[in-house]
Amino acid sequence: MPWFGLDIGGTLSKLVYFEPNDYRDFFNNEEEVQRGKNIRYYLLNNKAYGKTGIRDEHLQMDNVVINNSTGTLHFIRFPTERMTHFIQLVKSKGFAQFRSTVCATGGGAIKFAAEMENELGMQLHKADELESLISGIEFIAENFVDECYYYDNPLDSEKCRKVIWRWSSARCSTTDSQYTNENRAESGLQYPYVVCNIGSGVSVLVVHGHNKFQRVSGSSIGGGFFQGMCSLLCNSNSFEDSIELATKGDNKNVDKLVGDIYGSAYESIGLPYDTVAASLGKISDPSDREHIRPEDLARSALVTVANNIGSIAFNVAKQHGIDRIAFVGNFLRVNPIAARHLAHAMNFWSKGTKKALFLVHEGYFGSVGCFQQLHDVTQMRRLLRSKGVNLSSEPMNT
Ligand SMILES: Nc1ncnc2c1ncn2[C@@H]1O[C@H](COP(=O)(O)OP(=O)(O)OP(=O)(O)O)[C@@H](O)[C@H]1O
Ligand SMILES: CC(C)(CO)[C@@H](O)C(=O)NCCC(=O)O
Repeated sequence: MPWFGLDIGGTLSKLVYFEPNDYRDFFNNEEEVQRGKNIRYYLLNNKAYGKTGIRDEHLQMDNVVINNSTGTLHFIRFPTERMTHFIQLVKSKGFAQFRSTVCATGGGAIKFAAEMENELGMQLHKADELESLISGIEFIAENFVDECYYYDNPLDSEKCRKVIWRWSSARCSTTDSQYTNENRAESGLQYPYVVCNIGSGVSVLVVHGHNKFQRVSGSSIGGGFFQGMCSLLCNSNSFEDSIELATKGDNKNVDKLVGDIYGSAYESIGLPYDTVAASLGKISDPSDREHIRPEDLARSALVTVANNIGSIAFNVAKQHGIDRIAFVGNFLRVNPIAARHLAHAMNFWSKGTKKALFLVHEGYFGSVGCFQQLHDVTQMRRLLRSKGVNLSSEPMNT
C-alpha cells in the first residue's frame, strides 16, 4: 500500500506521509516493516531536512482513517528546484522500494517521472493536479472539523477575528471554541463552491458536486509574480522575507488611491476614498521615488496580487451565482494580509452576500488528494475482486 502523496508544483513540492498506527497490519513482510520504520525514524526525528526541507508539524493530523488503516498524516515541503537532490536522498538512504507505487501530481509528476522511475525503480501513479486538489480539500474538510475559517471585519485591526466555518451545518464559532468528536458527523461540504488556488500561478474552479468541477479561470499574477516582484524591487531572497517586508510597509506611499484622484470617495459608483485606483501609480515621477521604502513596494506588490485575484474570483462567483469562495495555495502561507484583503474584497463587492473561506492546510490539498484517490481505487479493486471480478494484479499506473 503506497503511503506517500507528492505534489510537485512550479515552486514548492509538497509531500504527505501516512504513518500507520500499526505497522504489522499495514505491510506484507518483515523487510517492508523495517523500511517503514527507517523512513518513520528519519522523517519524524527531524523537522528540517537538509537546507530547505521543512515538516509543518502544526498541520499534522492524527487518527485519520485511510483504506481501513488508522494513522497520522505528516506534511513536508521543499523547493521544487531541489527535486533532483530529493531523488538522490531517497536513493542514498535506501527508502525506495523496487516496483512500489508512489502517488504524484502537479506539473513535476510529468516532468520528473522518468528521472524518478529510472533512479528509484519506483512506479509513479500520476494524478491530475486539479482533481487531486478538490479530492484533498474534500477529504481534509470532512476529517478535520476546524479546517475552514473566515474573517470577521477583515481590515479592521481592532475588530478583525478569525471565525471557524462549518460547511455542512452553516454554523460557526470563534476559533478558540472546542469541537467534540460528535460534531464531526456534521461536517461535509455544501455545494456549489468556488476554489481559488493561489500557487505560483492561479487557478479558479467551480465545484458542483463530488468529482464534478470545472476550471473556469486563471491568472499568471499569483505567488510566483509576488516573489518575483519582491526579488526585483526589494532584493528579497525568500518568500518569508518578502512577507516580513510587506507587513512593515504601507502601499499608500506607492499606489494611487481613489482619494488621491478625487480628493474624496467616488460616491456615485461606490468607490471609497482608500480603494487603490492605480497600483504603483504614485511613483512614475523620479522625485516621488526618493522616499519610497522597500517595505512599501513589497506591500504594494502583495495588495496588487491579492486585489487582482480577488477581482477574478469574485467575477467567477458572480457569473456562476455561487456564494462561497475557498482560497487555498501556499501564497496564503504566513500571509494574513493577503487573506484579509481577499476577505474584504469578497464582502465589499458582494455587499456581504459572498464569503471568502480559508483552509488551514493551505497548500497541501493536492498531495493529500492524489494519495487518497489511489486508495479509493485500491479499495474499489479489492471490492471488485471480492465479488469475483478478474483484475490485473499490477498496481494502477497511468
Ligand atoms: N517557503 C516558501 N518558498 C517559496 N514560496 C513560498 C514559500 N511559502 C509560500 N510560498 C508562496 O507559495 C507559492 C507556491 O504555492 P504552491 O506551493 O501552492 O504552488 P505550486 O504548486 O508551487 O505552483 P503551481 O500550482 O502554480 O504549479 C510561491 O509562489 C510563493 O508565493
Ligand atoms: C499552470 C498551473 C495550472 C500549474 O499548477 C498554474 O500555475 C496556473 O493555473 N497558472 C495560471 C495559468 C493561467 O493564466 O490561467
